[in-house]
Amino acid sequence: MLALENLTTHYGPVQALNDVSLAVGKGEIVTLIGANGAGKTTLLMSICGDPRPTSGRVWFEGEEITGTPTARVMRGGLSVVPEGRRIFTGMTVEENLAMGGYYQTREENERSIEHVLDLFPRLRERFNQRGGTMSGGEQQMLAIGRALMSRPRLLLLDEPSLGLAPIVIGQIFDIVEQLREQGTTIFLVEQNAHRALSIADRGYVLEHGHVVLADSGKALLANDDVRRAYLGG
Ligand SMILES: Nc1ncnc2c1ncn2[C@@H]1O[C@H](COP(=O)(O)OP(=O)(O)OP(=O)(O)O)[C@@H](O)[C@H]1O
Repeated sequence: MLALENLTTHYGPVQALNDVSLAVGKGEIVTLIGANGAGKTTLLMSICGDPRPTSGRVWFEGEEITGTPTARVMRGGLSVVPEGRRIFTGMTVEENLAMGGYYQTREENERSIEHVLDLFPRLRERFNQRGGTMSGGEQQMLAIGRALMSRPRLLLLDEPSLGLAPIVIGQIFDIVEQLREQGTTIFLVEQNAHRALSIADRGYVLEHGHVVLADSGKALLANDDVRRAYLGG
């Protein structure tokens, strides 16, 4: 469904990604783990064309999308939940969700909102509340809900567990698994390696912009190097 081929990305003279190749199959949860500054966010955003990769190719459902502007990529069945959520804090839940499906017809928009509210009953309870007044977990649910409004076949998630309490992280990861069961393919960037590898079919380890390990989630959880570096020994 998604393939990166020898992707390299620079910020000016700084090389943030170095010859990264990886693939995500239909119906999988694939995770990318790595330390602070390893290049995880850069990789995710390079898929969306911003920053534009210096070299290499990105394929989505067999079509090359390298460097395609984010808005166009998103309309084609791919959606992203950016790091830090970036919801519209002054807008209500309803308004935030509507922004996620802004190019849909009114009818489609209403159907998508119902779909999201079924998935996140908490958002139904908070439907008229402003995003900025909600808890971190609720805001993350809203960010995911907004990304789901366009009914993506592939969802890219950047550190959904960031800054959340363990119980809330559990709820978010349960929803990610539920999305896979409903047929959405997931590419999950995470620093919380234990949680991410526990739900992932496969995983990649990124170090200094380079993929150093690739295996099933289970095998990476049991790998001594991964345990030492990312799972606290
Ligand atoms: N806009 C930018 N301009 C210059 N350098 C950048 C920019 N964004 C990221 N970098 C650099 O690129 C490297 C990779 O950063 P990136 O944010 O992709 O890492 P990360 O793995 O997502 O880290 P974190 O988990 O802390 O978010 C870092 O060295 C970072 O300083």
